[in-house]
Amino acid sequence: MEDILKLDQVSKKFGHQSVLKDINITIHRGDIYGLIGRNGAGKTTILKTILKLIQPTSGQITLFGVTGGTAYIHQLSRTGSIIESPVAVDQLTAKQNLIYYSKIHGVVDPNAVNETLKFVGLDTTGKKKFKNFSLGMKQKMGLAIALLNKPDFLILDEPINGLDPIAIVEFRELLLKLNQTQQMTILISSHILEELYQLATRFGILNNGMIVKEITKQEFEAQSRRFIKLEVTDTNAATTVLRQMHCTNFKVINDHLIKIYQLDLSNDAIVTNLVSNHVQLVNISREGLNLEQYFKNLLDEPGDEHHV
Ligand SMILES: Nc1ncnc2c1ncn2[C@@H]1O[C@H](COP(=O)(O)OP(=O)(O)OP(=O)(O)O)[C@@H](O)[C@H]1O
Repeated sequence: MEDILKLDQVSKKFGHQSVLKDINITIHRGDIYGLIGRNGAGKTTILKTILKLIQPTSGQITLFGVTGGTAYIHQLSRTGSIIESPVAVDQLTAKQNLIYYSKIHGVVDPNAVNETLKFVGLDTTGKKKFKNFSLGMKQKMGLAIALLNKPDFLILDEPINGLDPIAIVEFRELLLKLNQTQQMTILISSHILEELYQLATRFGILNNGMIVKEITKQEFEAQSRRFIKLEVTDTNAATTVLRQMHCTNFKVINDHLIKIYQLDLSNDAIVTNLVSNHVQLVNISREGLNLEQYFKNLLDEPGDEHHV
């Protein structure tokens, strides 16, 4: 699988503050890579180093197989980006903005402006100027400008921040369409994890300038998302029964709660065995750990994701 982007031991200091610490990230063609992190974790700084808006203090960044120099700058023309907030000219309409930016970016395709306007759904905004756009429209404008040169790789910094639920869905559908129909690779940062979960295929979790975990959506679903929540009055007796059932993949959380990660065990089988061994059952349920909880567990309770 072709690597679109590779960060190798990238660090960045602002004065004495270490903002990025030995960041390693690999993004493959076709990935929608979700960069997750709290405010100040370093997400924007990573995106800016990729775009050469700031220089890393150390480490290596490889874009489309090219590391450093003017060749790297050349490869940047294959990217489109929105960093921090979308930038366009206040006094211009959507179409005028696209005409303006297509000249700046040297876009030669005469259909690019109208096609892009239509794609993002700004083809009916007429004479309305950018300064009077809603936040959702502004984000679409930013996306349209980023898409003008038909990039292979889209880099988006918190693009859904502040959008209402309908605008979020619209924006997500646009990105999925780009990924699915044009195989566009996307790097997107966000702290709206449930939204990112519906979009991204891989996640990098950033905390205090360090990538603490990289996980694919499939791995996340398989490893972390689901468990059987078993509430009993006597966990010692219950674990004895579980072992008799050849189940060892569980964790005793407290005196009354066991998390079972062996998901092929049926609730019926567990209940039947507990009852026949006179273990009092309070409740049994299948729980889904969402990305938000996974993220919090990873940062606050490092032991919680491990299975016994
Ligand atoms: N130019 C700069 N000079 C000094 N410090 C900076 C500079 N840019 C960023 N920082 C600091 O680096 C840290 C990471 O900032 P960054 O904007 O990358 O975080 P973030 O994860 O994108 O946060 P947010 O979600 O709030 O946008 C913060 O402590 C910030 O104050």
